[in-house]
Amino acid sequence: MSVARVIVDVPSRDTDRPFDYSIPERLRGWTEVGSRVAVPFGNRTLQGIVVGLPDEPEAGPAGGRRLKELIDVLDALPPLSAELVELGEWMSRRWVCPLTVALQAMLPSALKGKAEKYISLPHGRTWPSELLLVDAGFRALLERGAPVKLSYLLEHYPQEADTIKRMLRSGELTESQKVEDRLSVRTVLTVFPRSEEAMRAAIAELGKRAPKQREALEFLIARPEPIPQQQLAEAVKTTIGTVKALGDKGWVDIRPVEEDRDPYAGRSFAPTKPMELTPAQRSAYEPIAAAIREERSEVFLLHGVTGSGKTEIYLQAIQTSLTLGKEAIVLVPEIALTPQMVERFKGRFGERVAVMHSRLSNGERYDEWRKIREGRAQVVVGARSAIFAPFARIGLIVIDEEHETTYKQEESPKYHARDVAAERARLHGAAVVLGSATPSLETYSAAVLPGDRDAAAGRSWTPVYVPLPERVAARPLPKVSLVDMREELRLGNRAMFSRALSQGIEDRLGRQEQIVLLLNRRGYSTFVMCRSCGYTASCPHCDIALTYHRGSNNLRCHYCGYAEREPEACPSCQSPHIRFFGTGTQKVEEALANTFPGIRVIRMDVDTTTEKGSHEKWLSQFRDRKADVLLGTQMVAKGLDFPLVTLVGVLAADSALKLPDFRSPERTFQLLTQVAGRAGRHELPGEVIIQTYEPEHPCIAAVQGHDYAAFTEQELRHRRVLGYPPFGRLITITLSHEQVPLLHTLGESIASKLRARAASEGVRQTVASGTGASLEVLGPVPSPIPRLKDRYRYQCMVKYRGEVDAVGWTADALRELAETIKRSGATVGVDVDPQMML
Ligand SMILES: Nc1ncnc2c1ncn2[C@@H]1O[C@H](COP(=O)(O)OP(=O)(O)OP(=O)(O)O)[C@@H](O)[C@H]1O
Ligand SMILES: [Zn+2]
Ligand SMILES: [Zn+2]
Repeated sequence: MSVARVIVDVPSRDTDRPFDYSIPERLRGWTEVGSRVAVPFGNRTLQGIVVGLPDEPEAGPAGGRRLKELIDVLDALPPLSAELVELGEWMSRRWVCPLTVALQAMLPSALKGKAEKYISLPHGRTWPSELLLVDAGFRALLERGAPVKLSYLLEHYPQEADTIKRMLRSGELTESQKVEDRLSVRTVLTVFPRSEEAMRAAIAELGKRAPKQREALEFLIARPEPIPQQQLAEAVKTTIGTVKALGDKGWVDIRPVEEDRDPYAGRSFAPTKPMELTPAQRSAYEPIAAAIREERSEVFLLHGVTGSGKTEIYLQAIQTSLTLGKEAIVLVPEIALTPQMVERFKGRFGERVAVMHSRLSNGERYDEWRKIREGRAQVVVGARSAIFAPFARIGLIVIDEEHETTYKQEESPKYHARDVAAERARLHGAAVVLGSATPSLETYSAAVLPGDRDAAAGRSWTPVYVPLPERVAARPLPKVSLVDMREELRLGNRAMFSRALSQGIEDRLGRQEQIVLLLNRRGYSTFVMCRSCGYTASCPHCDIALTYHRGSNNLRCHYCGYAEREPEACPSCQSPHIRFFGTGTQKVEEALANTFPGIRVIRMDVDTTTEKGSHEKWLSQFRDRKADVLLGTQMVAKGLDFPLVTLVGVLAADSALKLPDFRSPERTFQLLTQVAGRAGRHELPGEVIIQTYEPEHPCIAAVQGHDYAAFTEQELRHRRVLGYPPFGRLITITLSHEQVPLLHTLGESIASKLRARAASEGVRQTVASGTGASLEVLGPVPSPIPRLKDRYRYQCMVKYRGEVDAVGWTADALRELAETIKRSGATVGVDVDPQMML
């Protein structure tokens, strides 16, 4: 019997188990593990993914009964491989989410609907010889040039499944679909040559007339491949009219062919050659290359100060992988997916690079994804979800700026790309390189304290520590000075810029060098407050301060989109002294213009970069010296490499230090170190000026001394005592519902189930002190965001240490309470190893 085990695409806990279906004869050749299928479910038709092809259906309630049949297979090639299905199963255990949620996260969104698929010959390819093996009817269809509907193939050519799938995998055939997209697909009129005899006959018929037509035909005889009409005309130096004439006479076939949407089309990337590695780079590169060659799934922490040449090491390691016929995945933070970064990879590997980030349209994403699957790209550079790139032989995975929070997905599946990378690498025998100037404390402690049982708890990988302590060519790290803003005020300077920073800007303007200014806005406010009574405007649905938007002059909620007009008087005390507070980048821009007349400023923040391509526009203007200052939020801190930047200024360095998140100092240290690293990366020496209200804070002091080790040592000591990550680990369970009492009861049931489990397994219930396994449950308490979209939110926090399967226990507790939860109408979300405590 032919059975498909299917996970249906309903993201709930009670359908989170496989269901068995029988595979009808006609679909047998098309059904694989990873196939997307349509199945009957109750009285509905649902989509699902095949996760197994067992010999026999599972005995169980449905055991004796006849299985229902699969209705349809939705793609010619399964969009997921067996390896990705296995990875999804691991993710669903690791982050306590339904399997379908993990599997869907791996698919480009274009593949989520039920769009008709078409099979065709990719343009610009010769007729594959294997076509001769397939049924003549199918071949004739393809040769007529029209894409063939997959449903038609499924019905009429079930026996050709294997051949067609093999040709799709090797890129000899291509599978496509219409994608609802704001970018429409471009088509190109393409000339398809006929057989050589036919064209020779045409030449004979022409005789001495129309020499250009003859030349075009000869060109096609010499190079019998489809060619865009325009290109053919150019190749034989003639007009489109001449080429059209060939088509009109029926000597060649001319028809529109879909073109790949290429987000980087028309942009040329200057080719680069590998640089001679410095001795330090070489000793970092060697062990990585060895792991790739020996197919050892080893994880490396490449800890290199800013400008130490990490990227060049990535490039050469990728080359090593490609030389062995293997593929490479490079993850960079979303924010760093600027042309500068993409350029470095495209410049080295050209067409073999696919790029994936959230600013691509659905269609562009789908095209890049197909490029990978059909073997036309061997390197992908992308944001978090590029970790699921459908490669089959991965040799290397690079995660640049591995400490970045964007690698953690904040909605379900709440995975961390770093852990997924380690697991995927294990399945492929691939090396992983985690690169950073300021590694996360989790990765760092796992690398340098490998024997520490507490630090290693629950992590299946131990990174090899590879330091790069100096900049390339012994360029010095920039000098960092701190300015105490309280002192400035005491001396009567109320301006936004300290005297030192003003002087620094003045000097650079005089020397025609460039300046990067960072406004650390996290935790900084753009809210509206009444100066008379202290009233602040907050969202009536979410209990979150509303944010002021200058453009539209209104106040908006970032969570639910609620908007209201800016009030003219305080709603609470009627005072007119209600106003917009805090320093936004716009204010800094105004202050710059007032203080330094004629200064040219590029401002980069969420407001100026919403438009597609705006990032790139600003950065290339800055590079072309069309501005003196690049001013912005976090996005100016990462990955930029401009030779003329000799001054970096930081406004409000400590604004985020006090946020009630235990990682606040770590994040501040990382951000300031990153931005400081933008200065003096080339011949000109750099300087950094940090304005702060707390120069004595150890975090700020460590930035000044470029002292990662000192900062980390102290921070780790603190975390060890309190049982925070990396020594203890956390799970937050968030419940939401319209009614508080219900949340309270439900929260209590979850908490007491976990406490009872700990007691029955003899696990200590205080985490902060002592050694060995321990677990405690905090809460239920209102969440940091106590209400969202009119639903109240409560959370329980599980804190644990040592060898305790807290994740498994949490999953068990929720499974046992599934019925109660469902009846109550509450929603439950689990976040394993949460990154954002706010
Ligand atoms: N072996 C080398 N020889 C000469 N120049 C090099 C070499 N390796 C890197 N460089 C140059 O040194 C500069 C810094 O290198 P790179 O950008 O790779 O450093 P990085 O560690 O990735 O930086 P960051 O983490 O700060 O973004 C670049 O301009 C790069 O071209
Ligand atoms: Zn008031
Ligand atoms: Zn709201």
